[in-house]
Amino acid sequence: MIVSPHSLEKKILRKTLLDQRRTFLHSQQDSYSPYKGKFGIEAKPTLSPVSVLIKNLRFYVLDKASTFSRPLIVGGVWPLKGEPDLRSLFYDFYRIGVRVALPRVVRKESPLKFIEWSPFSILQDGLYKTCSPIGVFLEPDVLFVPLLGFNKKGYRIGYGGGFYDRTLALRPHCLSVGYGFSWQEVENLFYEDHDVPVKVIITEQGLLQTGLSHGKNEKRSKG
Ligand SMILES: Nc1nc2c(c(=O)[nH]1)N(C=O)[C@@H](CNc1ccc(C(=O)N[C@@H](CCC(=O)O)C(=O)O)cc1)CN2
Ligand SMILES: Nc1ncnc2c1ncn2[C@@H]1O[C@H](COP(=O)(O)OP(=O)(O)OP(=O)(O)O)[C@@H](O)[C@H]1O
Repeated sequence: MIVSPHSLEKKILRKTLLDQRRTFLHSQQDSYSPYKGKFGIEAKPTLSPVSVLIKNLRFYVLDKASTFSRPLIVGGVWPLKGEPDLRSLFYDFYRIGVRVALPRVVRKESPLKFIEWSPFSILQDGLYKTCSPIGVFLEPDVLFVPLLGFNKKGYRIGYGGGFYDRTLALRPHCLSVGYGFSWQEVENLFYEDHDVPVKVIITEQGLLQTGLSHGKNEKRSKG
């Protein structure tokens, strides 16, 4: 087994980010927060960061879909470990004709495969507490990539399986969209030769073009 020189640092960073995300999500809920207006108590509607993130992802996908002459295929994920829950967005996509596929972990060292999902799909359990639909394989046009940590260049840290790195390396033309919360940005994120950056990052604060948006899923010089 080849042990990466960064593996311990990555392990510690992963744990820290996972703990922070759990704490963050518990503290968030859609709410109508009362505040004192000039003439008494009024209700000021506020959307949670998850809801804003979903709106941003939706806007981005619909914009892309409008440039396609066939239904767009989005590679999504069923939430794990306190990730933002995008399931309502997938129901929405299905309703408006955007096709959704979910990943299947075929083997530990393999890239992910994507299976078509609909609200009527039967889900089966997979490795690492994942679940995926029973159905046909699809090739996503847009691939949502869950972020645990990221930097502005689109490099990311996940759960350490290397699944998205392998998957993106095989699909240089796929539009990879990392998603998460803005506070998950890690300034001095270390990345290795196998890491493949995402082209675009979407958070509750909006869209960040990483510099790869019009090119392939390719590695860039470090630094
Ligand atoms: N929602 C979601 N689904 C996804 C991913 C993801 O990041 N998010 N994946 C993205 O790749 C794949 C699953 N990858 C995963 C890789 C590792 C672990 C995990 O729990 N690892 C253990 C260590 C297990 C071991 O040592 O063997 C851990 O973190 O404790 C979970 C998912 C496919 N589906
Ligand atoms: N293209 C690849 N080919 C072979 N092995 C790879 C490839 N990409 C990543 N790996 C292996 O996967 C392991 C985990 O990589 P890394 O720590 O970057 O995971 P991660 O990015 O956090 O996980 P994920 O991509 O699943 O979210 C590394 O040890 C690496 O050897």
